[in-house]
Amino acid sequence: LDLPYVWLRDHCRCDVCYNHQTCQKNIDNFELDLDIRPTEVSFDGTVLTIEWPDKHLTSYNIDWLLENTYHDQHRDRVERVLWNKAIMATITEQPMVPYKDFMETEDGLKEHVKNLMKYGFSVVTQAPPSHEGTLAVSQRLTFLQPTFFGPSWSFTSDMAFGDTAYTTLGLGAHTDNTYFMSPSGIQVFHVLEHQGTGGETLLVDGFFAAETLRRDNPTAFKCLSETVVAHEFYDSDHRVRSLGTVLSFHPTTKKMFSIRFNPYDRSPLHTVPPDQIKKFYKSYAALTEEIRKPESEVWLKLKPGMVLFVDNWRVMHGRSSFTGLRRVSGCYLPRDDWFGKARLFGLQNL
Ligand SMILES: C[N+](C)(C)CCCC[C@H](N)C(=O)O
Ligand SMILES: O=C(O)CCC(=O)C(=O)O
Ligand SMILES: [Fe+2]
Repeated sequence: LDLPYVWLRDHCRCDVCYNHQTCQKNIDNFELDLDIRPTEVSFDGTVLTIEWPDKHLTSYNIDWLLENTYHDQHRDRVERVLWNKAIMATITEQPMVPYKDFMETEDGLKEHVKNLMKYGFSVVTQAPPSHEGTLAVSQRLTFLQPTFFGPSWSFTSDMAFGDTAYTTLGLGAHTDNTYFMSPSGIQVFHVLEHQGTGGETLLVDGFFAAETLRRDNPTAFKCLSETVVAHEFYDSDHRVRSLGTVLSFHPTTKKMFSIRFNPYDRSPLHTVPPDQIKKFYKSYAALTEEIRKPESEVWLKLKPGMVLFVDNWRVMHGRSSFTGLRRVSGCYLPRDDWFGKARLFGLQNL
C-alpha cells in the first residue's frame, strides 16, 4: 500500500470529518494541504492511527484501507461465466430460484442476484401467473424504471406502440433501450398466456460474443469499442435518440461493461466519417454473425409462473414468430439499483 498522506487526511472517518449517520463526507477539498505530513503514526496490526500537525487524529482499520484504496473491492467476488449453447448445457445448477425462497428469504434473493452477476439472467419459478406476480417479484429486487412504455406492461400483438415487439413477428437477439443514453439495467419477462405455436424466447450472451470477436477479429472488436453510433425511438410523440459505442468497458478495470446492440433501432449513421463507414459495417456484421450463430443461442419456452430477469447490459433477448394469442407481462429495472443491491450483498463482478 503506497498512498500520499493527503489521501489519508481526505478519507478521515472521524465524527468531524465524516457524518456516520448520512455516510457523507464533511471535508472541504479546497482546504486540503497537498503536502501534509503526519506528526505521528502508529500501527497495532489492525488499526493505523495518524496524528496531523493541527493535532487532528485519524484512525483506519486496515481492512477498510485494503478494501477502499485501489478499486471498489468486495470480499465475495462473483466470477462471470460467459456462455454459449454448449456451455449452458453443461451447467448443472440452472440460474433459477423458487418464488417462495426468493420472496421470503435473503438467501433466495441473494442467489437470484448472484445468478444475474454470473450468467446475466435468472428465473424466478412458481410465481403467481399474473401481472401482479410480475410486479411483486420485480419489486423484491428494486423499484421499477418507468419509460414512455409506462411503469410496466402486459402486451399482446396489437400494435399498442409502433414497435415490432407488439406484432407476431420473430425478433433477432437485441438489447432494449439502445436509444437511451443509459439503457435500463434489467428487463423482466413473464409470458402470462399463449395459445398457439412459436413464441419461444431467445437469449444470447453479448459478452461471450464480444470476447469471441476480441479473440478472432480484434480489428472489428476495436472498431465497435471506439465508434459512436446513434439509436432512436421515433413515433408521432417521441424523438428519443442516444449516442454510444456498441461495446463499452468499465472505466477503471477495463472489463466488458455493456453491449448496446439493436440493429432494428439504429439511427441514420451520421456519426461515422465517410472513410470509416465500410469498416464500421464490416465490424458490425462480424459481431452480428457471432450473435446469430446457432451455437450462440439458448432458446427457452417461458411458461406462466416463470419470471425471467435479463441483464440488459449484457444478455440479448429475442423471440420466434408465433401464432395465436400471446400475452407478455414485464417491466424494466434500473441498473444502478440492482448493482446497488448486489453491493449490499457484498457481490461484485467488475
Ligand atoms: C416495452 N416493451 C418491452 C414491451 C417493448 C419494447 C421494445 C422497444 C424497442 N424496440 C427496444 O428494443 O427497446
Ligand atoms: O415478445 C417477447 O418475448 C419479447 C419482445 C421484446 O423484445 C421486448 O418486449 O422487448
Ligand atoms: Fe426487446
